[in-house]
Amino acid sequence: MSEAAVGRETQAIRLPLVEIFETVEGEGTQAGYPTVFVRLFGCPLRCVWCDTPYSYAPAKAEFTMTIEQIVLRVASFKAARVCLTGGEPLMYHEHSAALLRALSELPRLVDVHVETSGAIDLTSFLKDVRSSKVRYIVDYKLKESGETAKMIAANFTVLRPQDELKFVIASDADFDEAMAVLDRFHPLCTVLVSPVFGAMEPEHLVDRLLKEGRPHVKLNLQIHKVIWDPNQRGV
Ligand SMILES: Nc1nc2[nH]cc(C(=O)O)c2c(=O)[nH]1
Ligand code: SF4
Ligand SMILES: [Mg+2]
Repeated sequence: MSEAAVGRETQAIRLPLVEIFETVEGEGTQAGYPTVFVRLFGCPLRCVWCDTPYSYAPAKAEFTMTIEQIVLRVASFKAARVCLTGGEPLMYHEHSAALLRALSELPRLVDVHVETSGAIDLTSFLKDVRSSKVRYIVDYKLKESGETAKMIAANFTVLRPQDELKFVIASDADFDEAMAVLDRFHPLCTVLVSPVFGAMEPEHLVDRLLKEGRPHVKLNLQIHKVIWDPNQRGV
């Protein structure tokens, strides 16, 4: 296929979206930095404690955009960081990869990170999206989520130092399982433990973490839920 044909193909793709907004990143190693959020519609999982059920059926996509339109919208904000989230933003496979490549080509951006569920094979993305700006923040869905069976084990062996592995913890049993997962995969990336909002007291999670003696596991609190109403969208 010629370059022009590839360009036309990319222009023809329309991705379903929920929202695009600028705020401060509420989670992970980049928490606090101004960040543009691109929330794609759709998710193949149904986590019990999901905080964004408006991002998949029976809700509907709010609008669709071409990759070019998404990039132009992102470029209209001032942030130097982008978070591609959902839903599951990698469920559109080669189209998701094309969006990541296009975003990473925006000169002002220094970081393009993806919030993904652990249920989409990352190996093809690592191969097809070459920019060093692109990083993956991968959830390992623990038992209380109800979605552990969908975890792709290979994802947890390919994470690089710039990536992040996040365990969202709803119970003591979830915490124990997370520690066992670490002992199984020994990931090279930053490891985060995050309490399920309203289900696990942050203080209890810190207590478990300190007793466990895991000096390189980091507590992750969702600061956007502290700053704004936890149910508010677009923040
Ligand atoms: N401020 C803010 N930070 C976030 N980090 C991850 C988010 C998400 O919904 O995936 C999110 C979000 O929705 N808002
Ligand atoms: S993967 Fe994320 S968006 Fe999908 S159901 Fe689970 S928490 Fe919700
Ligand atoms: Mg999310």
